[in-house]
Amino acid sequence: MFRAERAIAAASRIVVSSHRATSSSTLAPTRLRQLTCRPLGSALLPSVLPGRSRRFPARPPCTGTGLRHYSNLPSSTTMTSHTPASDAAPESQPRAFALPFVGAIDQGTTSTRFIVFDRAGAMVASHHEKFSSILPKEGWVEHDPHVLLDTANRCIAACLASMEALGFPKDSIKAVGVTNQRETLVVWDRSTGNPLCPAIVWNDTRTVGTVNRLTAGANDFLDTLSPAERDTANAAGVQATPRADSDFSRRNIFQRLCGLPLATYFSALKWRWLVDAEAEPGAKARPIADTRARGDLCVSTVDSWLIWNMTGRASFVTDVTNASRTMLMNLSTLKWDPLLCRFFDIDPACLPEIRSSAEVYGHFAKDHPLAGIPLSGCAGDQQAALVGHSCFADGDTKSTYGTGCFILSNTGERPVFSKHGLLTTVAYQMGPTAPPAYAIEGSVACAGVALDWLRDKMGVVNTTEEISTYAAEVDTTAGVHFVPAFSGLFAPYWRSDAQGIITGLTQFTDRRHLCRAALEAIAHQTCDVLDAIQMDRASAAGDSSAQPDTTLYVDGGVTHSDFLVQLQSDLAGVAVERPHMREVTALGAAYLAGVGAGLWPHATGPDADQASLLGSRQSFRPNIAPEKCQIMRQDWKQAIARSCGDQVARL
Ligand SMILES: Nc1ncnc2c1ncn2[C@@H]1O[C@H](COP(=O)(O)OP(=O)(O)O)[C@@H](O)[C@H]1O
Ligand SMILES: O=P(O)(O)OC[C@H](O)CO
Repeated sequence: MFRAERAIAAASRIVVSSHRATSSSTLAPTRLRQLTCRPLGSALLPSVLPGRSRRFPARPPCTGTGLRHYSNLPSSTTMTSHTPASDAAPESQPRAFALPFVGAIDQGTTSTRFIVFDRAGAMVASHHEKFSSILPKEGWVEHDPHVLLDTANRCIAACLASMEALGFPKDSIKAVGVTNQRETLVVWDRSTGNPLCPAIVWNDTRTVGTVNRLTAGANDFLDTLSPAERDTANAAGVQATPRADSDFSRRNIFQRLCGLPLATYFSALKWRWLVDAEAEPGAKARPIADTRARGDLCVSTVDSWLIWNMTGRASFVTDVTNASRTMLMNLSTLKWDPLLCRFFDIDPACLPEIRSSAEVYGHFAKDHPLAGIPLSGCAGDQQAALVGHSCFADGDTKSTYGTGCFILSNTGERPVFSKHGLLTTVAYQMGPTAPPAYAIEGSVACAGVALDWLRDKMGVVNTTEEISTYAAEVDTTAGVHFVPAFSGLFAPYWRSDAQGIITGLTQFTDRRHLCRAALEAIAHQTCDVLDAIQMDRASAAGDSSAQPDTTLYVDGGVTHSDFLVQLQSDLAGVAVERPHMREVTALGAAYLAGVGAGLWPHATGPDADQASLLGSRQSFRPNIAPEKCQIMRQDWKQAIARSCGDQVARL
């Protein structure tokens, strides 16, 4: 059944009052339509919390425009106050918010957000701040860990100011969740609290040499294992790979342990690069080795860095979803894996404790504006988006289009190991005793970043919005193909040697063709991953004729482009559903925080529909001749082959 139909079926069980689900009337069909056209997430929490609904008594009536009170904020050129209602269709009556509120810190690759949601999933206040990546050398991408923390704290302060202006005290927030750019490595000294180097960002490719060296040495490493260790490794499915195997197969040597191939993308490779760089004979200082020797070394991802600081350095934790992106966590035990830690030369004592995605990790420190409030939800941003879309059933698939593009498909309580270039990852774990849910993922390194490049580096357009406008002015790219392999190609190709290319240029080409080619590249890359998902699902089911999923749930900055979303539906041949409320990642983190703090239970099975976080969605259906689509897909694969320097036949 399409999700929209399920939502309507579910909505008939939802209790509502005005725009919020607070009274106990069951919706008649006409009201159902009203409900599904509402601007913000609505079907979320009241339905799983019957009887706990309560309106905040001292709150002044507030309308959409009533939320635009950000005048007390400190000025900053990079801060942007987001008006929740600006994403929304006009409202016909004053908005009421349902307590309790839950906050979500969304620390992404290009910006940080803090959003406060009410219990029904409506945005109460929101603030975001953009920041710049540091690009010191070709292929290097860094962030200042202090900037990640400071932007989060400033966004929190700004939201609290907005809430106060609306008459909501900060303690109407009962829990806060953290979601973050994944894989990005942060290394710091627990005694000083200072980072020992810039954060190495997920799309940094400095580790190409490290990947090649470790791949070449992996079999030799396995030879060093004791017989008992070798038995354990073999039982887990790790075996020496024949030299004649393909490069990718040899890089996938630890797939059965951690679900990931050796690639520049993952945190452990970044860690190993740092260790090796310090061990170079010419290295002037060895802060990491020195801090490690003192027992003060903390090595982790952005979630840990934020939580550690916000809890007053009390909690050094990460969650299973973030840990599953490091290459150090065992997917079955959900613990740091001794073999992987040895392979990457990391002492597990430097790593955080791995916890579920929904539990209390600690409380905001006394001197923090949110002092005393629990931090009780955590997930990598792509997993949080999966939760935000309520992709709780096996087969539910979402794609988030931001800097990169990340397609995750829920596989239930069973990890599926891809034969087609996808990653296996933990999707979420809804509490310390809950079973983990797994997903297969196709990560595409370059999506929105290609549009930003056209705007900022090439000057082809002044705004990313213009890209869609120009693209829509032509019916085809006139033979132009743009493969934005700025960090090599990730899923499903995993070719670090792939190069960014634009092919098919003629005197006829103008920027409209280039803009269209950039958007087509994003949609094609997503289709490449969807094809891989389909092949993996078919082989897992032992049925090559298994039908593809019929709906793709999408979000992220690039989905502001209707053109892109329609193109995605056309090329993938599936319905694409885009929520009106775009902050799906933050909503997922807020949901986890509520579950972790015991504000509401995680609803599964038939109740999952009632827990749907997002009320209204816009549906895009395929509208292209299949033959045309097939030709476009073939042409794209040729472009990929050129980018990799391969023959088309190899694909
Ligand atoms: N109207 C638009 N059309 C196409 N792309 C857009 C539009 N608005 C924003 N984007 C792109 O969305 C990306 C940012 O999305 P976001 O989800 O905030 O990314 P991230 O989480 O990676 O920081 C940028 O690359 C930006 O160019
Ligand atoms: O911050 P985003 O949205 O670019 O997401 C980055 C991913 O988590 C990288 O794996």
